[in-house]
Amino acid sequence: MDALVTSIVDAPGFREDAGGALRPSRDEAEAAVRTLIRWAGDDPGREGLAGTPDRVLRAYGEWFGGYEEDPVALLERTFGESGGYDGIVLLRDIRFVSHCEHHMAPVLGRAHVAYLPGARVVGISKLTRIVELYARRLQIQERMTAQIADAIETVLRPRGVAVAVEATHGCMVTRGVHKPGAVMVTSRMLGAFRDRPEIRAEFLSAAGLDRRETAAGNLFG
Ligand SMILES: Nc1nc2c(ncn2[C@@H]2O[C@H](COP(=O)(O)OP(=O)(O)OP(=O)(O)O)[C@@H](O)[C@H]2O)c(=O)[nH]1
Ligand SMILES: [Zn+2]
Repeated sequence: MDALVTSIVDAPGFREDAGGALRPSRDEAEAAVRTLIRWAGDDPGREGLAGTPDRVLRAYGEWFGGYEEDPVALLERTFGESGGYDGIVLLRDIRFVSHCEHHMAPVLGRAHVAYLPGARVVGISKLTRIVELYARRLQIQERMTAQIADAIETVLRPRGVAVAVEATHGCMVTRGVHKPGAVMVTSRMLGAFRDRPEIRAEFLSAAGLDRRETAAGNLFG
């Protein structure tokens, strides 16, 4: 494994690197949920809340399952030959749910992921899996965008990678500044998408990012 690949595998966010702390037991985690219920002002012993710590932990398993997955293993299963195809491969409108690392509030969005194949192409579902892998962690949108692009660049070695993410942050809708219409847009362009304006323009057009009516809009409604 070369240094670049190692840096992705070891990137902060993997469970074993999370401050070096041992993962708490299930009992400890359930007790923490009961503490938060008491902090909210309710009684964790009442009937309706009795099963809640268990449910919350199962929900966390879904929301934060991305720490367990290995982006390199996921993307390494390529088809090999691109069959002479040398255009942009774009998968747009990949819906995701993430959580902001500041408030642990949901972030709902869409990712558009493109690459310009080199020798190898990847099964198209793997582009959705790589989005999920990084979304299902505590994130900021900027880092998630960069991680998706960097993982594809490092493993596939394509001629270019473009990732754009549009998302609505629950922490800005349901609390704080209360701004339901605000959509955060981030992108990372590598290789041909960074160096060649016409390739970048083709990506933005194919992803619908140059037309407001096809842009994601506010996913919290
Ligand atoms: N850049 C960036 N900021 C984010 C993201 N998700 C949430 N935030 C912001 O993180 C910031 C945290 O700010 P703090 O001042 O520490 O926390 P706060 O007092 O709860 O902030 P308010 O949300 O302004 O009430 C807020 O401005 C959020 O809007 C993200 O993905 N990227
Ligand atoms: Zn937040």
